[in-house]
Amino acid sequence: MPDLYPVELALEKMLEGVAPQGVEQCDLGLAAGRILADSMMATMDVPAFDNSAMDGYALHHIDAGKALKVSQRIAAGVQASALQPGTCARIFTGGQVPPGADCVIAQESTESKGEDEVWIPEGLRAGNNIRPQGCDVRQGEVCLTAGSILEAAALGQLASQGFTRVPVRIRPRLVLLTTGDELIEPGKPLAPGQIYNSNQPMLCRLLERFGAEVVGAWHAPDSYEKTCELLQQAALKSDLVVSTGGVSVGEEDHVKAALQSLGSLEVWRLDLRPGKPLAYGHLPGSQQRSIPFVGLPGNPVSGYVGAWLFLRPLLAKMLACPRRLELPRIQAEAQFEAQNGPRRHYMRVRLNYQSSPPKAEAYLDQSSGVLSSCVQADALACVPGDMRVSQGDLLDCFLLVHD
Ligand SMILES: Nc1nc2c(c(=O)[nH]1)N[C@H]1C(S)=C(S)[C@@H](COP(=O)(O)OP(=O)(O)OC[C@H]3O[C@@H](n4cnc5c(N)ncnc54)[C@H](O)[C@@H]3O)O[C@H]1N2
Ligand code: MOO
Repeated sequence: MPDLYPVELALEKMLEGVAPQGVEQCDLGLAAGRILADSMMATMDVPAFDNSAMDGYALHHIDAGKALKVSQRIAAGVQASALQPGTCARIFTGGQVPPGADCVIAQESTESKGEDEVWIPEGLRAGNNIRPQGCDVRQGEVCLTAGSILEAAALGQLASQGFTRVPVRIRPRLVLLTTGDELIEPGKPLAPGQIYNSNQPMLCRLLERFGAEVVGAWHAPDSYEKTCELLQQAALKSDLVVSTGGVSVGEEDHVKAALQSLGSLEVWRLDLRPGKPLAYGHLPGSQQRSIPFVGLPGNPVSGYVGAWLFLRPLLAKMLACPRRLELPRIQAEAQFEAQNGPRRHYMRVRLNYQSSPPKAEAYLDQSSGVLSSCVQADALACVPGDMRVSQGDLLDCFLLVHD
């Protein structure tokens, strides 16, 4: 193993050999946030018929420039009859354009001439205010590609085709293990030296947003035997095991040793701040499966940043979702000064888009125990090792987005 793993190499190692999850059918009403497993072919044109974009009158454009008899009324949802030549039809937005009409005029551009007659001005062209059949989606074309995230617009697209069930990737089952004798669940009193377990809710939420199904959130005391036992149990009931804490070099850090005795440690110690002691390897699962394991450092910011940099792409690969493999990146001007140490630093910044390029404002205290820096941040500014950052320097910033 290299002394310190470059971030890219560590990620490459984590992603190699990761197989996509299986596929299940899901009701459209329950599919929000899921990843589409197969490309969906349109079974019909949308819209399915030429329809009006306006409340007004449908006519043939050669009949414009005179008063026309209103020969039928077409609301959205009813079938239109053929238009009698030399007349027009009262029509509403979404109404089917009747055969024989080739344009629609908005009602405010016309003049009523009694109950059944309307004055139509000149100058209309065929196609005016008509939404042609198939202008959105054509039957037989791919309307949504495999790997799409089923968010609002995609769900609407599938519903517009009449689909009720869709093939999605089975969410990776994940067990999260927090470690450390000092940790107490919120709601219980703290004894001196104890702290509340903040990593658990933070990482459960983050990992669920990245597409995992958290099937267990367990806690291990600082005991080698107990850590081994829980890691083994976790691997037997999951597709991915994540822990926090206990990956550094202290006498109470048992995760790495447990991993080495049960399975394999493949990556440890990264050229990364925060998150240097992050560990990656495999645990033996059920039916001789090898279950990927990520040991995040215990410091809350190290866990948060490590999850964004490594668990988001790892879960993206399991879910076959290319969009989530990399975080979107933009350049922003540093609105701060800093002298970096030897490790690449992912600073928590808030981007201000009032100017171009945007400005990156860094939370003052960037230490790895200060979770406030993450609460404030919408991006991670990547600062190379040993760089002296001056005001106005351009930095690559990775956006912390959930799509
Ligand atoms: N001698 C050295 N000491 C440390 C080194 C080193 O290289 N040499 N590395 C430091 C770095 S960098 C990090 S990061 C931490 C990571 O250590 P661990 O992963 O072993 O984490 P712990 O020691 O268990 O905890 C660290 C810190 O985080 C708090 N913590 C842990 N879990 C939670 C939780 N679920 N919720 C809230 N807070 C949590 C814990 O109380 C500690 O304060 O090691 C450095 N040390
Ligand atoms: O690598 Mo640690 O996460 O700086 O505190």
